[in-house]
Amino acid sequence: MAFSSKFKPFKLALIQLGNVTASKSDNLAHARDMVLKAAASSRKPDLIVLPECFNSPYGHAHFPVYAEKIEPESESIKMLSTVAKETQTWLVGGRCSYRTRDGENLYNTCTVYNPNGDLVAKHRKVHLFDIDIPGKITFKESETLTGGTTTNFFDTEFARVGLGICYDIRFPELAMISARQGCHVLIYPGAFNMTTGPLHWELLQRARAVDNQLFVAMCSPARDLTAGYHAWGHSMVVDPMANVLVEAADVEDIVYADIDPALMESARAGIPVTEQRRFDVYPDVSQS
Ligand SMILES: NC(=O)CCC(=O)C(=O)O
Repeated sequence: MAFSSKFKPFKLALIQLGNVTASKSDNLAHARDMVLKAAASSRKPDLIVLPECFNSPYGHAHFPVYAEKIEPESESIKMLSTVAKETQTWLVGGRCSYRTRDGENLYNTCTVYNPNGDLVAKHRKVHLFDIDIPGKITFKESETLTGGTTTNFFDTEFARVGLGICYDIRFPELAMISARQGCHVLIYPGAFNMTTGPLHWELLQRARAVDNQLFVAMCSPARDLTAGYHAWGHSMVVDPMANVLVEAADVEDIVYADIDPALMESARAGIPVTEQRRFDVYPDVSQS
């Protein structure tokens, strides 16, 4: 397996976006302002992340209404590409998209832009959020969405970054495959809810981080109790020893973290599970 040797210190910003309304263009304008604010801060982030479906309220009824094709002239793509170029930063933005060629399936997709504003990667949520906890929460993304079929990462000048979207974090195989592909950081735009958020949001990030000895970040919308879906918030970055480096509260905020490769090196040197796996006893899922 060829691992990317480039892993340099960099700064990550997560935008816990609030003030999401029914107007997509207002949401895009606000998201743009927040990206400009993050980029102008004294922390000078190299990579900025927006939450899952940041351009619309979250809910399966909304997905078809706000969806766009992934094409340069689409409203959200244009905004994300332009602001990445303007701020000279890497940008990850989660949204809903239509498949353009073979059919009209709808996907929950996040797109990635380099500092020239080029679309360099996309990830379609592989595991759809279909849960039913009686009396608490029932949600069925599969009513309107189709699951993606690929794992995805992108290379920057400072790290290899693996992608997942929200519910994808519950599936250790996806994170494990990204880790074996040489990712240093896993990023999940997300929107956990008020039932599973307090129980699992931090636990899952720390679990994926310690399993794979890499950095994990999840970026949520801010909580809005007037919206149909109440997001947990608590955007977070976790290091390879499962320490929480930074955590937002539930309101709109931008949180920043310094990603230090030395933390990954010392975790892997001190607890060398990456070299102690017993593929003579169990299969390597990243090879299947
Ligand atoms: N947007 C999502 O995928 C939500 C996932 C979630 O809340 C969970 O508990 O998992």
